[in-house]
Amino acid sequence: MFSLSDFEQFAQQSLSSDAWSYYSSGAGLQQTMKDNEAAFLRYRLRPRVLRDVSAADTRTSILGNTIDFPVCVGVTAMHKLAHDDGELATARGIVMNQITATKYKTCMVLGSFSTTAMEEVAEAGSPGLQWLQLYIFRDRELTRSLITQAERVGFKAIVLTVDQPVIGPDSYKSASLPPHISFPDIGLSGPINKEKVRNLIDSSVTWEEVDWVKGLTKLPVVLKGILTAEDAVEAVRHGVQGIIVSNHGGRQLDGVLASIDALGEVVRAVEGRVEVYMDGGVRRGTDVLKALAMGARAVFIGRPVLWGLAYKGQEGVGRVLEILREELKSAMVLSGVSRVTDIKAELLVH
Ligand SMILES: Cc1cc2nc3c(=O)[nH]c(=O)nc-3n(C[C@H](O)[C@H](O)[C@H](O)COP(=O)(O)O)c2cc1C
Ligand SMILES: CCCCCCC(=O)C(=O)O
Repeated sequence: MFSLSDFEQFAQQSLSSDAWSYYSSGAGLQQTMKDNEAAFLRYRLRPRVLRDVSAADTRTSILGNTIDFPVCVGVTAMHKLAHDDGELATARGIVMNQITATKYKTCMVLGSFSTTAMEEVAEAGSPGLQWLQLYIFRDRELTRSLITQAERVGFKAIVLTVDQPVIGPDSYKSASLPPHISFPDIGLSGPINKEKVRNLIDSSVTWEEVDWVKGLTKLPVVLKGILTAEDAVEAVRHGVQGIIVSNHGGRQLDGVLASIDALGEVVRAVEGRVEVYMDGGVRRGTDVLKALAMGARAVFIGRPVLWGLAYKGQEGVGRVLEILREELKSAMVLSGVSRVTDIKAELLVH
């Protein structure tokens, strides 16, 4: 397994057709899903030379916590569709030392639709960094209790998904989920009717709920699913600490900009007041370098983690992450950059 596409091919061949179709699907014509990857190829690098890169270092920090490289595990639902150990394997995979002898750690966002209890995942992921992804459920007590639990188990931020007033029509195709799938943190056990899951989410949510979540917790709040300067400015006005520029992996509104193409306007709009991250289509170290040059503090990966899980659980996730770390380091060295903070816009041309 040398590149992320090796993992993708393996997952396609080994997963059940229901699981593969759920993981790989995108909305509508899948224009945005495909463009997330294709758009990276439209940016080219402007490397500098003779800059002593002998001590290149991929370390950085997000919301004040150090991570060994700026590639994090984004939220995806239902890891037990890919591997029996589900989110436990993912959590263990964010602390890895497989290709090299050195131990590296990064951050993972656990989903509200996790198929493993938050408490167990928190324990398995140590000493990695963990954030909780939250929906505003119709049941506000449930929403509140997830935040309280995240604080109690030591998660370091709340990621509020804001691009999903309804779950996209092209999500899980079958009417019910496989019997081994349950969502312990939200009190749903199998076999689960898919409609029941859809009905949990409140589609009347506005910026008022962002204020409500902010009022419930001292943890930093990150909004996931912002694509415009207007919403980025609004997010800053509502006091959030971070923004993930994301189109949900092309699974919600088809035809929106690729995430890398939307990143620039969001970075310019927030003027450094909050951290900006991105997800969508990150498959190579050079993609990470390009996103950082455009102003992202770190990137998140969705599907590649599921492919890693399908390949070999914890070890597969670790290898996916380590390949990206190695590729990023190599791309930095060859671009004449030694530190993540030295990756600047001058490195890129469209
Ligand atoms: C199978 C799958 C499940 C997902 N589940 C969630 C979820 O529960 N909540 C959420 O905010 N985003 C979810 N996402 C979106 C991802 O967090 C992320 O935005 C996207 O996958 C990034 O694109 P990539 O897969 O090209 O890396 C999901 C994506 C996939 C592919
Ligand atoms: C049947 C549970 C689906 C939860 C939605 C997860 C999601 O955001 C996705 O894109 O899929």
